[in-house]
Amino acid sequence: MNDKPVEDLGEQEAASELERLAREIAEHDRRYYREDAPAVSDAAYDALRRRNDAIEARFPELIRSESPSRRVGSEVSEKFEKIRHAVPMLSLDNAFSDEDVADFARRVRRFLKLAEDAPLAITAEPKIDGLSLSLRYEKGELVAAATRGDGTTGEDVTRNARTIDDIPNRLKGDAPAVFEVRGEVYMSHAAFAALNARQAGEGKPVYANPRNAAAGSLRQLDAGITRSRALRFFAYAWGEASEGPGRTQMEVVAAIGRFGFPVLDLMRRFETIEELIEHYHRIEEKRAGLGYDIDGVVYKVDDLALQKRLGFVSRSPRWAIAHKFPAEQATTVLRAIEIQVGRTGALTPVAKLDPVTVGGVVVSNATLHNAEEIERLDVRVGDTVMIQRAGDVIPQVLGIVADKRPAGTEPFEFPSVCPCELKTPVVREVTASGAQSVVRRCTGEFACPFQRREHLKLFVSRKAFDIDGLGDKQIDFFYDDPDFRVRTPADIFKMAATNAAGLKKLKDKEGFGEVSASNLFAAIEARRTIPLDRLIFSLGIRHVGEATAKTLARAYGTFEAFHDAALKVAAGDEEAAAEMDALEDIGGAVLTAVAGFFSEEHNLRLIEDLVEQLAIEPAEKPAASSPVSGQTIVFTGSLEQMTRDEAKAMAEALGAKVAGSVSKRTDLVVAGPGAGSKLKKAAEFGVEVIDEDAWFERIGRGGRDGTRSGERD
Ligand SMILES: NC(=O)c1ccc[n+]([C@@H]2O[C@H](COP(=O)([O-])OP(=O)(O)OC[C@H]3O[C@@H](n4cnc5c(N)ncnc54)[C@H](O)[C@@H]3O)[C@@H](O)[C@H]2O)c1
Ligand SMILES: [Zn+2]
Repeated sequence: MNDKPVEDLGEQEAASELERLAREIAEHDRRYYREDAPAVSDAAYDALRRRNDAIEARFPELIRSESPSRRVGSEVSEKFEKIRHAVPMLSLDNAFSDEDVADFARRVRRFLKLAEDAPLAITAEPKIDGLSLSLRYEKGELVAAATRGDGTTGEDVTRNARTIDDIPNRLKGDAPAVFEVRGEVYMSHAAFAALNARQAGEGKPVYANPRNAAAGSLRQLDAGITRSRALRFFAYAWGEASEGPGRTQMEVVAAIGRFGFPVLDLMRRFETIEELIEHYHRIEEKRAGLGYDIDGVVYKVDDLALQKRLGFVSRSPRWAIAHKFPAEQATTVLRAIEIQVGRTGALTPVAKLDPVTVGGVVVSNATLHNAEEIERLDVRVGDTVMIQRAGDVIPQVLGIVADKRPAGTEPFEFPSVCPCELKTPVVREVTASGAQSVVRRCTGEFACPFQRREHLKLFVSRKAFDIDGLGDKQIDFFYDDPDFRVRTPADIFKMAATNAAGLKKLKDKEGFGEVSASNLFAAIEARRTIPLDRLIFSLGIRHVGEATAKTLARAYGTFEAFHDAALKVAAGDEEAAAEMDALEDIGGAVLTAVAGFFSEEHNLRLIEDLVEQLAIEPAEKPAASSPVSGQTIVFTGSLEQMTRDEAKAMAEALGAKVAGSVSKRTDLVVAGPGAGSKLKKAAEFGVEVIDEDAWFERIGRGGRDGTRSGERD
């Protein structure tokens, strides 16, 4: 951003800066609203907007028609069908101080030509940090759900909305014939933490904050994914209504509550600014304990007749304002810089701080990201630092207070070995473009105790060995308990094999009764037979996620063949490398990771130990001549003879591709009962649709567990 004061800008300069800001803000909006993956912090984004507003205030004649100050959100993504809003969905104007709130009330009074002391009822309620959603009910039935989009046109997320428990499919009581309920879809802190842990465990990207996670989870093409994300919803507004169920904001919201929606129980109505501000502080105090993010308090003129007279200014209603909570920043002293090691061996410097309260939460750790960041900020142990907490994400160090630096401090030296007992050297990866990555890693892999524990958690997770009753908590227990000391995947199976003795020990432990101990051991035993792709995935090789593991399994067929090829790749055998490189979706990053993994002696030992415990099911090589090979198939509706995962695995083993949505390129749709819009799409594109029975017939197989084989004969 140009930091020349706005007062010093010439008209020419102002015009070109406005143009640049419009472009830049539109790009951030696209990433934030459409991709759910912002590139900059909200504070940095807000600064761009404030700069834009300040320049426009000084040069009103330069305001562009596509100015950010006139736009809401971002254009909708082509991934979704569009829905035009009967009543636009707008943003909110912001207030940052008590004075701003008083100004708001004065503006309202002036506009309505009310005396300074005339009574004016205003409501105050929490501003939830999620994304808004409009739900259209006709004759009490939910018929459509749309995101805000650009305010005029939103994305059709009807199927996704139906998976959210807080959203009723039918309104209760006496609802108007047409009624649109509006509110916020959000994700609780607990659900957000669980989702990110799952994503990380599966090697998928994590979400920056609960708001992005909620948006990313709602805006999925596969509503099944939305269903698995534990989204919540609060109603606080409405759109088109054939009849108004009240004359004030309070009355309509109460009616929406009676229709069956969760509404904000911290919503109150007041007559004076003092009371509004008091309520704002009450909500602010509750903030840390709510279990979900709120970023301010929204004030609304209560009387709907007055709201109507007040109307809108470009992108927000004149009758409402959002009183934002102050940025959660504080200063404190940095006592130490500790290096933490993640599952993948990435070294992250963490600032150890004198405890300080930020936004109602006591903070004593903050991230410093990487060595470059420490150098850029020139943070040293002993410095007074400014920290910031945004939502539920780990607080970060923004900078130092230079004049508080004590004498004798020294620049921080980033360690060249892992803090683990192995003292393995730290390496920097080279990115695809040949640059050195800022991430430093311990090369100890499984041998590094920091990586070992996290790796065990990945190993037992759902997409890997999926051992019933063995989750993160139990891994921590077996890792730490002196009677077990589970260190490697093989140890898990060895523990279950020492059955009698191990069981006896386990039964006496807190939290394990006789039954659960034997169940757990039985569950471990049940996984001694494992499909090859799961085994490959469970090794935790960098860049080898579920899909890559499947590709490798299918390409090599047996564990021996895969192991052999991997060892050759590690030894620099060009032919083996070229063969692996040629596989679909496998490229340089996977190859480098496989080579790295299979050249570490301790990894090879670990694999050897593990394989001794297992019976590995070879992968079915795709049958080149299967009736569906090369086809793109979509499964929809509720399948009765196989789960979705099984259907997918079966089709893939036969050389088909499985897609989540129907398009021109779809060759076949297999539909179970309850299939909906995908059938319509299939008809539209002229795609063949068959049922489950026909599917089994086509691929020449009996149903699950062979139950249908009799019929086939
Ligand atoms: N980092 C980035 O790149 C980036 C990009 C775009 C936007 N943003 C951030 O997004 C925010 C701006 O987004 P915005 O334009 O959606 O506005 P907003 O989120 O500040 O306010 C408007 C929204 O508040 C929501 N809301 C929550 N509770 C409400 C209640 N009780 N009553 C009424 N509305 C309620 C509604 O969804 C409404 O659309 C800023 O915080 C900005 O920093 C960041
Ligand atoms: Zn290490």
